[in-house]
Amino acid sequence: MLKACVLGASGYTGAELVRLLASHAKFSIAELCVSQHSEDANKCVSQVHPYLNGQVKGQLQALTNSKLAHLSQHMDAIFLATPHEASHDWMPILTTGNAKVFDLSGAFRLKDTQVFSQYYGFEHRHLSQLHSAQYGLAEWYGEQIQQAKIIAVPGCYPTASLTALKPLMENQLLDPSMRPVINAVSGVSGAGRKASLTSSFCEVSLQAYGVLGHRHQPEIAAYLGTDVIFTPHLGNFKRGILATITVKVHAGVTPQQVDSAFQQAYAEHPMIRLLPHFPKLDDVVKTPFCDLHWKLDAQSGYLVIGSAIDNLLKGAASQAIQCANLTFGYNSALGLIAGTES
Ligand SMILES: NC(=O)C1=CN([C@@H]2O[C@H](COP(=O)(O)OP(=O)(O)OC[C@H]3O[C@@H](n4cnc5c(N)ncnc54)[C@H](OP(=O)(O)O)[C@@H]3O)[C@@H](O)[C@H]2O)C=CC1
Ligand SMILES: CC(=O)N[C@@H](CCC(=O)OP(=O)(O)O)C(=O)O
Repeated sequence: MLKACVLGASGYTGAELVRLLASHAKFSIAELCVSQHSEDANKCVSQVHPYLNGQVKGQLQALTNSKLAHLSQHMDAIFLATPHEASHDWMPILTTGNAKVFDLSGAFRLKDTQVFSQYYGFEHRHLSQLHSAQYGLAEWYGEQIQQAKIIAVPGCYPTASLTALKPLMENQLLDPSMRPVINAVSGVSGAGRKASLTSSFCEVSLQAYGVLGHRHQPEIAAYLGTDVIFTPHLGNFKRGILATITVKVHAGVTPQQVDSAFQQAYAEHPMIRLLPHFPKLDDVVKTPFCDLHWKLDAQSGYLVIGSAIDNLLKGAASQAIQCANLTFGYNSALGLIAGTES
């Protein structure tokens, strides 16, 4: 069995990683960690997340620098479900040994360091790790993920958006005169577990935020290869992202061309489901799938695509497991879709 640890195991994505690793045929959980002064240190993870009762027994350990060095030498896989700054600060020490590191934060997703000062609020200081990190959009960068030591697992909105848009871009169907327009609604778990006024029960309604300035805009643009207009919304539900995306395709593009772009892109990728109707959140929540559907107005060339994921799974933890499976030479769906063989 491969030895895995989760840092940030008390958070929403961390707990999902713990659940997935606990039932995975090839990984055993060796350590679960929280920050040095965490109020959850020394608690069982199932005390913090009771849905894990009867599934996982591990205790949350407080992190120290010596623990980080120990993990880098003794783990096969390190999962970081921590804030961007913590992932950024720890990456050099975590990569001194042979462990593969799967970072769910945004700290290693983009090559352009200016993005970090502009959108993340910190200067990136670990350029060699940033340079070598591989973006972990599992269906699109499988070969590169297999070779990488640091995998930057994509953000939740970028996963929903890029999965919908890349088949069109790769087939040169998009008309460059119009930027893709992405409107996406996320559940509140997207903001993490820590209490804040904006994500508290009585405050959350349905509202756009981060308009023309969200950090996922440069991430989507970087991996799509064109600028986009991205407008996230916070919805009053717990989990899931529904993105509705409008693009213009080249004059003369037919519905059959669009269908075949999606079918070819995802024929070998069971985590992406091409539906006969527009997706709905209930069908993807608590699953590792991304559901897609689209409709083209062939006369005007406007195409609308619907994309739905669970932000904590395909948008974070289950995509990290897909990447880990690829890195260690297993089927990407192992431990995620029942009946998958290694
Ligand atoms: N929620 C989502 O939908 C998605 C989140 N992500 C990214 O994944 C990462 C985790 O997100 P999420 O699970 O929502 O976050 P949470 O806030 O739910 O959890 C964060 C975890 O990190 C720990 N932590 C906080 N501060 C530090 C620190 N300074 N050093 C070490 N550990 C720390 C927390 O525990 P404690 O403070 O007790 O130590 C907790 O275990 C973030 O980078 C987020 O941007 C990516 C995709 C989707
Ligand atoms: C609803 C909500 O607040 N969502 C988060 C995105 C969560 C995510 O994907 O995170 P990272 O890119 O930070 O890893 C946000 O908009 O900041």
